[in-house]
Parts: sequence; C-alpha cells; structure tokens
Amino acid sequence: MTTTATTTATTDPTTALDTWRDLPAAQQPTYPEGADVQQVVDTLSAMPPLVFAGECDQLTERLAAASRGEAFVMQGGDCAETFAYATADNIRDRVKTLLQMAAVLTYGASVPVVKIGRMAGQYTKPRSSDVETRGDVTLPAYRGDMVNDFEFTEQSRTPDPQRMLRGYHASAATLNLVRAFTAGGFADLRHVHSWNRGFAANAQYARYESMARDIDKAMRFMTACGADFEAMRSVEFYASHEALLLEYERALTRIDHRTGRAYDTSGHMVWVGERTRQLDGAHLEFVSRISNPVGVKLGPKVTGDDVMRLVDKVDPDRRPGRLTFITRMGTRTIRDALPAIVERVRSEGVPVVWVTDPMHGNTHTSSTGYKTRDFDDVVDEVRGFFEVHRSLGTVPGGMHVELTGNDVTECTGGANRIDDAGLAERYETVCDPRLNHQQSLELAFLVAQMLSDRAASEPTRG
Ligand SMILES: O=C[C@H](O)[C@H](O)COP(=O)(O)O
Ligand SMILES: C=C(OP(=O)(O)O)C(=O)O
Ligand SMILES: [Mn+2]
Repeated sequence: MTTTATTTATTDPTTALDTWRDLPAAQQPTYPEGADVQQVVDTLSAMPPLVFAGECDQLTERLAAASRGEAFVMQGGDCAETFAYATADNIRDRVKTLLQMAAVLTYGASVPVVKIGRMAGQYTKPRSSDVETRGDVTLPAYRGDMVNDFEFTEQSRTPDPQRMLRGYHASAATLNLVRAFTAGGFADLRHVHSWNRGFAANAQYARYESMARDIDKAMRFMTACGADFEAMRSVEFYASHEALLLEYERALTRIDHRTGRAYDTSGHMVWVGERTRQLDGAHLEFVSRISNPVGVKLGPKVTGDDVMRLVDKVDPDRRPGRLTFITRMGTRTIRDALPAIVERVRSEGVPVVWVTDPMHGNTHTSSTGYKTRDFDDVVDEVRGFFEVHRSLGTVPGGMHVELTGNDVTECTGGANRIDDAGLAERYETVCDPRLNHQQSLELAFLVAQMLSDRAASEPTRG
C-alpha cells in the first residue's frame, strides 16, 4: 500500500471528476436534439452503487499479486452484452465457462487465478465507423445496447439516453446472479472439476485427457490430505467493462466515505480501449481520477514513450495492481512489437500487470463474409506473449478473452473444427466474434500447458 496521496485524493475529488469534460471524448454517442441526458444522469447519480470501494481495493491487491507472478488473471466475456441475452441461463453458462477455465489455469499456473468477468456493464462499443450501410440504407453504427439497438432501423439505431438506465438495471441483475452463483455453491471446485472431466472425456478433446487426469489425481491428493473443500465452495469473482460512455461512468462514480477517494462503482475494474486512449483525451483523464484498478488496451503501434506517458497519467504513484496493460497486437506482430514496451516499463521499474488479449489483433473477414477470428491465431498470440515474457524474464500476468458459454459458431478452428461455411450455423454476436464454450475450454487447457511449462522451469515458490 502506498502512503502517498494519489491524484484521486486531491482536495476536491468531486470537481476533479469532471475535468474530462474540457477534453475531447472519442466514440461518444450523438443524441438527438432534445434528448434529456441530464435527467438520466441525475437518476443514475441517485442509484445505489453496483460494486463497493472495498471490493475494488481487494481486486487491486489481487492484481498486484499478478504483477509479481503470484497470481494469474483470467478476464473474459462477451464483446458486447445485450439486454435480451442477460438471462439466467446465459449468465450461468458464461460464469460456468470462466470457472472451468480458471480451474484448469490454476492447475497449470500453480498460483491463484483472479477471475474477472467482462460482464455486468459491457454494454457500449467503440466503432471503426460512425455509420453502417446495408444495401442503399445508411444508419448510425450500433454502439452497444446502452446507446442504441442492433436492429437495423432508423428508430432503433438512434441513440437514446434512457438506455443508460436499462444498462444499469441489466448490470445490477447480472451482478446479483453472478454473486449468487459464485457465493452459493455453484462454484464448488468439485463441481467445476467434474464439468472439466466431462469436457476432456469427449473423443475430440482426447489430447487434454492426460491433464484432466492429472488434475483428478491432484484433487484426490488434496482430499487425502484433508483439504477443506467446503471452504472452497465460493470464489471471488469481479466484474469489468470498457469505460467508454463517460456520462454513465461519471454518474456511477461515488466518493468513498472511508477514504475520501472516488470509485467508479459501475464495475470493479474498468479499462480504456485502443480507440480512446489518447493521452490528452477525456477517457484517460476520467480514469486517472478514480481509484479502481484500471486497464488500458495497447495495440501494435504503441511506443515505449507512449506507455510511459500512460503510466504517468494513470498511475503516477506506481501503485501495484492499479494499472493493467492489455496488449492486443495480433499473432503476426506480438513477437516484434511487445518486447520493446515490456522492456521499457521494466527498466522504469513500473509494477504493471501484463495481460494478453489474443482476440482484437486477429480479426478478419471470412470467405463467407463473417467477421471472425481463427482459434489457432488466438492460441499463437498467447504463445507469443509467453515467449516474449520468458525471454525478458518478466511476468505474463493473465489473459483477456471474448467468449460465451453458448455453442455459437463465430470463431473458426478448434478441435471441433468450425470452418468458414460453418460460421453461418449460429453466428449471434452483435459485435466481435467470441470463442464458444468448447473453444474457451480448449484454450484454457492449452494455456495451462504453457503455464505449467513455465512453472516447471522456475524455482519452487514458497
Ligand atoms: O470490440 C471492439 C470494437 O468495438 C470492434 O472491434 C470494432 O469493430 P468494427 O471495426 O466492426 O467497428
Ligand atoms: C473494443 C475492444 O477492444 P480494443 O479497444 O482493444 O479494440 C474490446 O475489447 O471489445
Ligand atoms: Mn471486441
């Protein structure tokens, strides 16, 4: 814990929370004339927080451990959540997928896995273009359910501030269920392990069976040693999303009465995306004033000087766990682009968490016209991430993945080979293609192997 006052604890934290308003804010909706944004903001400002400051601080501590190699981060969920898909079954299956992945990764890494959903707030999207054209009709681009609706009609695509309120309520309902699932026995390691055994028993996934058997043995060993599985029936689970729609994030920011510091209570962790991380822009200014753990996405063109300016802006006190760099370089670029920035951050002694997002640098259009990603590219970017950190002696802190618990067909590849033609079968995403349940588990087994190779080459911690 630092004893130095952070920028978030300036004399008037409330005024500091509005400094972003003087700066250019990229990727904000253009509401129609007369739309009453202020009324929605006032309503949101009076709503209860979705998360608590103490929980955010706890996540900061967990992330600090990840920056030291004493934990590994598993962050995942939809590219864009939608109100219609915020159902009990969908939420359960996503949480289940993340828990299954985390269990396998825990075995591979031999350290605790910090579980962070990309959920309960992931309702806004930055877009490459402000408009979408279908045939001879051009309408505003879909920017996430909290801004407008995916349906391709003029009315649906018109941004509506009332959708921020619906986003708040959908996030509250999601988080409520997630908290129930992760505290109420659903996350029991024995269940999670038996789900994973079921996955690996499938002939298609035979190559993962030996690891599943090893985990089985480890579970029996723990039982024999008298491990208290009852105490492991609940898990810590955190919520995160991109802090894109600044009026929403600002309206949910509260001053913590314990410390006088500001927390964005819309999620435990928020991140700033590749398209909005301008150093003199509103998004970085806003997150520099809150005390939550903050992520910043980094694409392949980022330089060492850029990342140090980011550090100075967002984490001037070098607080361990405060800043996570989520790199999304692309499998063909990561091995060339990542070393320089990791090396620079290391040489400056900054305790950031390095997380790989192997999705956003690997998007292409399939021969059948779908926005997709190939499973092998995703795996190879993670492999590249581990290789770079191994060669520099730095810590690969975690991974960030777009996934769903459903059996969609949005990314090609995986043992259950989905090809370009197969994408049409169940392509449901409203933004980027997600790994389906099986592809997500397969990725977890492959990454667990990478982690265990890494753990095996290190002296035993203890
Ligand atoms: O999720 C990330 C971005 O919003 C997305 O990749 C942008 O996609 P677009 O190029 O289709 O706008
Ligand atoms: C928009 C996203 O990513 P990026 O900012 O890295 O492009 C995302 O995570 O959905
Ligand atoms: Mn995305």
